[in-house]
Amino acid sequence: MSRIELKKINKYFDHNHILKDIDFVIEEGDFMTLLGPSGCGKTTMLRVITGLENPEEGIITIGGKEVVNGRNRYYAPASKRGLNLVFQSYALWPHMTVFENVAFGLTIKKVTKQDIRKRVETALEKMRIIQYKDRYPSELSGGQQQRVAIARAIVTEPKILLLDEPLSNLDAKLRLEMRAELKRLHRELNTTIIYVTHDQVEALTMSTKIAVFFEGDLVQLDTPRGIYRHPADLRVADFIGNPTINFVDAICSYRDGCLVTESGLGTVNIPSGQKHSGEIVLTIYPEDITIHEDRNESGIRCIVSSILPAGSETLIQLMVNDQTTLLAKYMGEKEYPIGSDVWITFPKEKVNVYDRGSKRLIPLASGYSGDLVSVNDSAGLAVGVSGK
Ligand SMILES: Nc1ncnc2c1ncn2[C@@H]1O[C@H](COP(=O)(O)OP(=O)(O)OP(=O)(O)O)[C@@H](O)[C@H]1O
Repeated sequence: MSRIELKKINKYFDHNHILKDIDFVIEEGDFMTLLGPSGCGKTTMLRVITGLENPEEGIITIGGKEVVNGRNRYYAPASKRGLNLVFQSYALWPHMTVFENVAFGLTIKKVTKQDIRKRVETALEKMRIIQYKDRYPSELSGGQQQRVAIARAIVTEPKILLLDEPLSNLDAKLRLEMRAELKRLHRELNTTIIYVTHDQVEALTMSTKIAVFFEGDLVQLDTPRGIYRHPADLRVADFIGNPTINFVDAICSYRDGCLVTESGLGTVNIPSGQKHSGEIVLTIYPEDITIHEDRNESGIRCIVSSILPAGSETLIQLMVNDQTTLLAKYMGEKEYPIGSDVWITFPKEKVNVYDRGSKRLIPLASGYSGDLVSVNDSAGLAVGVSGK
């Protein structure tokens, strides 16, 4: 009974349109992440769901019960929505110990003392802060306080847990651990989680679904894999992936079931169920590019322009035909002489095609797979795509 449905939500601050016609459903048991750059409206969306902000238009139902109806000016109080919220600023009670802070929600629910002790200690153990239970918040680091705030939220075993950038104050190692911990909690508690972050890795690692926001618009709602593999528009493509995906400007025409694209990479024929012509953008992730040191007939010739070692991986900047820069990612340590010739290949199903005007993804033909192969011109730059 924790399904949340949002219909045509519009929210304004001082005549600024902050949330624009937002429609989506959070199913029971979802780990739904609201993802997007700073200022895109994620926190406002969360506050609207909880009842801390009222939208001017739209309907929200939780478990089939209407909690917001903008037209009727009906807004159920936050306390009546059965939600539990953890904010980035964790607002612990300074005069209470860690134990008392976490126990507070249970005390007002009239749970027995013995039960409170057991449940609080379990929550503190889950968050790995049991050793600090008698300390006051001022005696904890920011990361430890953040974990107390999460323990306080999960101790009441809420049906719906809302988390606004709860890991932002943790160092990189702890953040990684806490991601795994939150994922485990989600599985164990079977709670519906709504999670706000601008960190795409966090979103891709933990969520069952991701809602990507830009400037108050919900641009894409999909599984992490769907968002990663097929970003719905160029803004999402630019936002997802580390390092950033490669963008290649191209012009295309439609011939014999293919988009014939001309770019710095040469001629690329991409099978497509959608007829399209004009200016497009091709994208390919750095990790999908394979570098060959020996001349590869089916590859594209490039010049190595820079090597960026990053510990477990190496980023290699390549120049194609003096006009297109590509970044490739090699898992492991790798050295190439700067200025040397290499050849690249990449699987054609990993290439996405976007209309340059609308910035939207052009869906390709279904069942389209195979390898990008060169049909080679003398410069080794003209490439075609073979279907299987
Ligand atoms: N109370 C308010 N009054 C006026 N404008 C506000 C208010 N709260 C938020 N805004 C504006 O609404 C927009 C969305 O803010 P919001 O906090 O939802 O963004 P966000 O995506 O959560 O950003 P961040 O990741 O930086 O927290 C911003 O332009 C912000 O300045």
